[in-house]
Amino acid sequence: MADFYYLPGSSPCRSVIMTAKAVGVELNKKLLNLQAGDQLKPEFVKINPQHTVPTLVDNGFALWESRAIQVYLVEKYGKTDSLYPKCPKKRAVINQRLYFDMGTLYQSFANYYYPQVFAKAPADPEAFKKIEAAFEFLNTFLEGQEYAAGDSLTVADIALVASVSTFEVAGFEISKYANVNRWYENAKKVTPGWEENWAGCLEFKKYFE
Ligand SMILES: N[C@@H](CCC(=O)N[C@@H](CS)C(=O)NCC(=O)O)C(=O)O
Repeated sequence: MADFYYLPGSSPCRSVIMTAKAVGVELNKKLLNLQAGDQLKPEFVKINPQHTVPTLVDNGFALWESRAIQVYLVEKYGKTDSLYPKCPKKRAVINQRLYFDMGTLYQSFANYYYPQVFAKAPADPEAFKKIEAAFEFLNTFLEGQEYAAGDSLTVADIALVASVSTFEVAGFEISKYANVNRWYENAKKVTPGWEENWAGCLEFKKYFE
């Protein structure tokens, strides 16, 4: 069983947990207390010099970056390729959504909310506009679409559902974006591991109370 270093509230950790559930892989979960600096301990830095969670160690093979872990789990353990199809065009769209999720959508969350939550800084209205722009883009991608990339559930939906649910607990109004809202309501029902994701979201919500 692969070791999985994680924190339940962490959005990228939750996306790996949901992917593992979808693939049917059991993870040997090892909780890291980031506030206590567990990730900076020499034994963890030896595994992941970037000292981030999620980190997977599969039979001695260490991997971090949540979206890379998602893809690895499907490619190594998936009984089918439906979560990350081999068709180059389908896969390209999934990759686009994954990079959008990391570089634009979740980045907009980090830029706006992290300084407020972790440094007690005032809200930056310019950073908020970037969140709105990212949600507009996602809303456009989802026009007439039940899923984020193609016509069935993929790792792109799972990564995006982890991010969007994090926005929800931060108090961002998702319902203003009709396509995102519709996709999200469906994703809650069809994404394996949604309940565990939501439990982690509620842990993260404590930072906003
Ligand atoms: N892009 C990375 C982000 C990972 C990340 O920044 N994780 C945070 C927790 S959500 C972390 O480990 N922070 C501790 C540190 O950087 O020392 C991913 O998707 O895995």
